[in-house]
Amino acid sequence: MNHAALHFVRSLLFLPASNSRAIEKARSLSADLVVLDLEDAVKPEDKASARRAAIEAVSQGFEGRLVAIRMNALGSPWFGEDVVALRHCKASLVVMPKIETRKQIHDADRLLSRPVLAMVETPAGVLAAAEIAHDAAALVAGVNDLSAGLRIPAGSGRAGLAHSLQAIVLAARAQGIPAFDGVCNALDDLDVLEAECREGRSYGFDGKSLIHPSQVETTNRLFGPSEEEIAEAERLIAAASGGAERFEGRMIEALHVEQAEALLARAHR
Ligand SMILES: CC(C)(COP(=O)(O)OP(=O)(O)OC[C@H]1O[C@@H](n2cnc3c(N)ncnc32)[C@H](O)[C@@H]1OP(=O)(O)O)[C@@H](O)C(=O)NCCC(=O)NCCSC(=O)C[C@H](O)C(=O)O
Ligand SMILES: [Mg+2]
Repeated sequence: MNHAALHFVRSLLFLPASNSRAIEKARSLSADLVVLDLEDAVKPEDKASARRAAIEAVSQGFEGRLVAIRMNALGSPWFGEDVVALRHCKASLVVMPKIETRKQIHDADRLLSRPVLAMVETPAGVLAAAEIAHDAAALVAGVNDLSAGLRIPAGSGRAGLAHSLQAIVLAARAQGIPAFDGVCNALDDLDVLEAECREGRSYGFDGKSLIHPSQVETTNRLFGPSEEEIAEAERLIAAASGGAERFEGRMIEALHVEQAEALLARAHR
C-alpha cells in the first residue's frame, strides 16, 4: 500500500507510550515520524494505560507531523485489545512488530483500515520480506530482535546484519515502498550513530529508527540530501542533454537526471 508522505521520512522516533514526558518532548522535536510504542518498550503491567495514553496523544494531534502506534505482536496477550482500540483511533499509521508473512499484513490492513508499516525483525521475516512488501506501507528493520534471532553476539557490530538489511531494502524497492533502518542503541556516542546512518544510506535505506531526541538532528542531516549533493544535482540537470555524455569526469545518462530530480524533490520536501 502506498502512503506518499512516508517516502520523505528520514527519522522514526520510537518512544514508550507509557512515558508522558517523552510524548510531550516528541511534540517539539523534528523527527519526521513519531512512533508511540505499546510493545517492547512497555512493561506488561503498563500495557493498558500506555494504550490509553497513545490514543489520547494522537487524538490531540502531533504538531502536524506523522504519528504511528506500534502495536503488540500477533499472538501476544495484548494484540486483540490493541486492534479494538486502534480501529477507531486517529493514528494515521500503524507499526506491526515481528511480521513473518504477507497474510499477517493483509489481515491487519483490513482490520485496521490504515497503512501498516511492517517490522522485519526475525530470520523468518527476512526470508519473507519480498512477500510482506506487497501489502506493507513500508518495511522497518528491527535490528535488536534480529541480532538476537541470528545469535549475533552483543557488541559485535552490524556486519552480521548486512545480508538481512540488504534483503529488506531489496524487498521494499521491488514494491516501490520505503525501507527504514533499525535503531542505534548507543545513546551517548553520535559517532556510532553517524557511522550507522552513513552505512544505512549506502545500503539504500530512506531513513532510520531512533530511540532518543539526541539522535534526530544527525539522522535528518545524513538521510537528507547534503548541500553538495543538491548543488551537484542542479549542475547535472543543467548540463545534461539526453543520452550518454561526460559530466565532471564520469558518464551520465537519462537515469542520472531522473535520480538528480528525485534528490531535488526530496530536498525541496
Ligand atoms: C533509552 C531511554 C530509556 C533512555 O532514557 P533516559 O536516560 O531517561 O533519557 P534522558 O534522561 O536522556 O531523556 C532526556 C529527555 O528526553 C526525553 N526522551 C528520552 N527518550 C525519548 C524518546 N525516545 N522520545 C522522546 N523523548 C524522549 C526524556 O523524557 C527526557 O525529557 P524530560 O524529562 O522532559 O527532560 C529512552 O530514551 C527511551 O525510552 N527510548 C525509547 C525506547 C523505545 O521506544 N524502545 C522501543 C523501540 S526500539 C526497538 O526495539 C526496535 C526494534 O523492535 C528492534 O528489535 O530493534
Ligand atoms: Mg523488536
